Amino acid sequence: MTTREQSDGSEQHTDPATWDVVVLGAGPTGENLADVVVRGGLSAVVVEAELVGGECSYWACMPSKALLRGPEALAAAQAVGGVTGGALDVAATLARRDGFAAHWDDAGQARWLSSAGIDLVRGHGRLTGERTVVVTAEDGSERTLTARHAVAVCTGSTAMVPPVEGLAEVGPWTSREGTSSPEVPGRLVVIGGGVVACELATAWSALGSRVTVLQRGAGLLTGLEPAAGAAVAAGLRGRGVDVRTGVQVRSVRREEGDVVVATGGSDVRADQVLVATGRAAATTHLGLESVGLEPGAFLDVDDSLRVTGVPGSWLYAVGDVNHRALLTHMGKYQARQAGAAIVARARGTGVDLADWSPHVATADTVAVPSVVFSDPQVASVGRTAQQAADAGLPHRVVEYALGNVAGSALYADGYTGTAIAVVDTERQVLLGMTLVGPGVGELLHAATVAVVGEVPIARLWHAVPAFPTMSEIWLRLLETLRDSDSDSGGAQS
Ligand SMILES: Cc1cc2nc3c(=O)[nH]c(=O)nc-3n(C[C@H](O)[C@H](O)[C@H](O)COP(=O)(O)OP(=O)(O)OC[C@H]3O[C@@H](n4cnc5c(N)ncnc54)[C@H](O)[C@@H]3O)c2cc1C
Ligand SMILES: NC(=O)c1ccc[n+]([C@@H]2O[C@H](COP(=O)([O-])OP(=O)(O)OC[C@H]3O[C@@H](n4cnc5c(N)ncnc54)[C@H](O)[C@@H]3O)[C@@H](O)[C@H]2O)c1
Repeated sequence: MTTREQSDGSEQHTDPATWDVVVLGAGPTGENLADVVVRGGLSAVVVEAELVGGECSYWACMPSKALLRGPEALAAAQAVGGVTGGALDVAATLARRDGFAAHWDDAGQARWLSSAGIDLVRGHGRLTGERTVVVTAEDGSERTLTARHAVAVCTGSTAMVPPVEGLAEVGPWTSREGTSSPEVPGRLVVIGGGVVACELATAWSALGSRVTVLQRGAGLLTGLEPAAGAAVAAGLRGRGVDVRTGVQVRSVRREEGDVVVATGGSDVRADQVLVATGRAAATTHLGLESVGLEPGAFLDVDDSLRVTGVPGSWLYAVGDVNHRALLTHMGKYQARQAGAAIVARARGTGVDLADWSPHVATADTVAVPSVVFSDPQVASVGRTAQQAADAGLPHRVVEYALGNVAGSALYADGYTGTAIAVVDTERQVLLGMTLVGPGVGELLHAATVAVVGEVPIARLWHAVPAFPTMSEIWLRLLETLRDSDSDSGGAQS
């Protein structure tokens, strides 16, 4: 194929535009999927409407974690007796955040695509029929790309702004402004109580905002173990955040420069309002109607990430856009699995749809790891007690105070935290684990391995945690499980 490199990293093809695989969206999912199929011997082009790297690099994971890390490191140091002093430089923290967002310049990521042998076409892509995509460039010109084998929709998600009276009119922050703002608002009101709300309330309060959180649900971080949301709410309140739950936001208006949020109770006045109420599928202008799908909806897929409802094996939806697990690492995992399935189908070597095969994303349903970088952190994988009960699994819940482990006491004076393990009492394997406390994110992967590997509890006794690390929590949980088993004569809950 004849190509000519452009100054923005994209390539201009001078012959008919056909690739083995056309990928819509160059977020972490699209980039990884393209990489896997190219490594598998296929050709791939990625279409990107904004920045190569997607939401994660510029307006989500990276900038938010950069905002959170400074305050977290300072708090960790100050929690150790004998350490004195330390202060947060807000301007330097914002500048470090800008660096982690590559100053919203995707030249580096575009170069990586090129070095990986992946072609890039800049513009907005939409399906116009089977294996056909039309891309509209910024200058309005259009070109048609066709796929020999597969089109992968990796267009991600966007912030969902609920239809609250006046909300859209006040120009609210979404996660984009909430991660990229060059200024710290004096007063910030956050609508929502999920991961985005908790992390950004933590970040902006640490940077100096007076923050109010208005959550509709009964607690924060619903969907995780209730102890997690309770600990994060207590942590936020401890740093002066006004956390209100069970709140119905009725309307929003501007008054004398302030944003005024009317709830069932008292009005909340602030300089800025951040909407963190969940995500919408980025499928609105994607031409889905041309292949019989509903625009605007998340795309249903099978375990090899093939879109159900479209005949044949040519259309895949991977990452946030399929709503299976809206996390960067899970999008990249799905990309590896779907990429392998695409290569296998293209080569005619057959696709194995059995659980845990190289072609399916089984972990999506039973072992999704996630870390909420709030204060305290919440790290979880697999099923909560409620999810195990809903699935009708015989299980036992084992809980242990993380602060009672020698490694935690050394980590921070007065360390407070919790570990909750959900154990399948029939199969004697770990179904899920939740850890709440400072620094627990780095403890998570052992739990992920235990859940995915279905490591028998009897074998876990041989996985000896080093002393004195926080990982000794594993030993304490096993002891607690053993003792509760002998107390109850082995009864199951
Ligand atoms: C504030 C915040 C913090 C987060 N923090 C974390 C975290 O710490 N860890 C974590 O694992 N996850 C985190 N997430 C979630 C994470 O950002 C997403 O799961 C991840 O970005 C999804 O990747 P994706 O490739 O599927 O989609 P995206 O990253 O959304 O990328 C999709 C790409 O497709 C492009 N696109 C869309 N439509 C078209 C079209 N028609 N034509 C061409 N291009 C198109 C977009 O411009 C975009 O570049 C966070 C999310 C938010 C909002
Ligand atoms: N560290 C991480 O891994 C990380 C960080 C941020 C986001 N994410 C991902 O991004 C996704 C989106 O996060 P999110 O926090 O936007 O969504 P979410 O679905 O996690 O939470 C939305 C929250 O908003 C509340 N809400 C909804 N409508 C409301 C209203 N009108 N008034 C008040 N509250 C309302 C809901 O009760 C819910 O608690 C998550 O699924 C998460 O996986 C991950």
